[in-house]
Amino acid sequence: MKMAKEVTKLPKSKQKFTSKSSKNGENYGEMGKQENHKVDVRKKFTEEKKKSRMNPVKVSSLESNKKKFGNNKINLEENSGKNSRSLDKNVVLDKQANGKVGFVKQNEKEKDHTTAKPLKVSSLEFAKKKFGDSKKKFEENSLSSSKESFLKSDKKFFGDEKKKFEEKTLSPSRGLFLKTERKKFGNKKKYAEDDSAAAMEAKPKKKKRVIRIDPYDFSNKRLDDGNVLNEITNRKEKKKEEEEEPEKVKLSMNAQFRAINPSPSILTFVEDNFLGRRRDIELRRAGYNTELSAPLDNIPFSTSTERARIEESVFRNKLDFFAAAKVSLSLPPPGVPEIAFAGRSNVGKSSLLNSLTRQWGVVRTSDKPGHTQSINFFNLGPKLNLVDLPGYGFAYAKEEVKEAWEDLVKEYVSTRIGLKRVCLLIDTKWGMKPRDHELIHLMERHQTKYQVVLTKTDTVFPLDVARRAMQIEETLKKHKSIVQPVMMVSSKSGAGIRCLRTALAKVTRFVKP
Ligand SMILES: Nc1nc2c(ncn2[C@@H]2O[C@H](COP(=O)(O)OP(=O)(O)OP(=O)(O)O)[C@@H](O)[C@H]2O)c(=O)[nH]1
Ligand SMILES: [Mg+2]
Repeated sequence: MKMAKEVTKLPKSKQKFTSKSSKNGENYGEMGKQENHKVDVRKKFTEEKKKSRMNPVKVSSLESNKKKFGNNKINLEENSGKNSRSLDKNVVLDKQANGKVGFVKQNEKEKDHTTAKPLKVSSLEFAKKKFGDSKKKFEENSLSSSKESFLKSDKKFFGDEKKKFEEKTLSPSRGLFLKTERKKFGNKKKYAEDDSAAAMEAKPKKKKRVIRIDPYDFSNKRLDDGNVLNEITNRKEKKKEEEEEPEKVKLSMNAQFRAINPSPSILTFVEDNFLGRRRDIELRRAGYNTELSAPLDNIPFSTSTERARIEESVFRNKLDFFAAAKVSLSLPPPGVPEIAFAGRSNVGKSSLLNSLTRQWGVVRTSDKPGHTQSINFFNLGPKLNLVDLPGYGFAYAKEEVKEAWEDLVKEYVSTRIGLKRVCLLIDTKWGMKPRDHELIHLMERHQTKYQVVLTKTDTVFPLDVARRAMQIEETLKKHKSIVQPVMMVSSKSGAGIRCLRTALAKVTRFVKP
């Protein structure tokens, strides 16, 4: 209809011309009559020719259409064939009419307008036929050529590798994000294929605003409300105290120990007996043979035959095991004076017995707490018995067994006739523990004489040995059954052993053989 309207608007000469051409050679007989207007017509034709030069875009669009429909080649050919045939027909007709090719092009232009639509429609129809009702394929086929070609080229370029394809199609920032994500999670994580989904992921999440209410902030509370303020201040103080208290205890424990000033007598004792951690060169200079397997026993140049020369005759005797008791009924009858060695498990009770007598292997020792599980009686000559007690506190033993031997120890130290002294052994490094205090109270109650002996002095610095001795002396100075001074020994190095012997030998002083 539009075309028809346009035609009506054209000048008369053109109207005639178009009407002739549109009729396709209906007016063949009138050709000779029109020769007079030939020149004018030619001019017009040349003008028209200029105007009606074929649009190259149209041609290329046809070509692209061919590419686009690929498999629709036949149809396209058919269509194009029809067109070409119709064009040819026109050419012939127009040649016959005017003998000029330019005229044909004008016609072609008109035909383009007329044939473009049916061509498209027919190609779509063909596609529909080809793919039946499968919507997908049809849609794929009918995609805009630009997008399809772009995607195809991309796929070709990257092969089927999804990753690369994604990276290419996504924004560079998203690509970076993906790279970093992949680095993080390895290649396990799969990413959404959708660009939209990817874009959603890439969007930085909005941080939620969290308003924290300070329970102690009373800026928006009524100041004249005294209860509120009091409550708040009380709570504040309580919290502060709670926070400070454990630190105070910790600090004070440590600080208290560091603040201890040992008495000059203790300090000289530590130095004279080479107590505490010492360097080998220091011991060698003092005349100790550090290469000996047995403890040096604080005697310069001591050898294995030194036992015969022990200063206290009672400790020169042979050490003999004679009884072991797990229950009070199996305790041997009291006879000669007894010295018992009590203390926590693994504190070095059994080792001290060996060290005092210089007889290694008679009393069994172990680095496993809870090795001694019965009261073991050793005879040291006719005048003295040494008693090795099981330890208390942590031990590798069943709770029931442990409880049994702890009860036995308590019974022994509180009721045993002939028990002259209990050597309460304390590890120099750790000091006194609640269980030690428990036993002390028990012995105090039953007026059992006891002497504190610091063991393993070689594990701490000499000054700390002195501090520990001073600390214990201070805490137990009001106790009545305690025998002063606090002794310090090392079964490993033999430091302080001789002094302990001297102190213990006093027990046998008034004993008649
Ligand atoms: N460094 C050092 N280690 C020691 C000393 N005395 C003993 N030991 C070690 O401490 C561990 C325990 O020694 P024991 O004599 O068996 O201790 P215990 O008190 O009899 O232990 P229980 O029988 O389990 O109650 C062993 O490995 C000893 O070698 C010492 O003076 N210095
Ligand atoms: Mg033991």
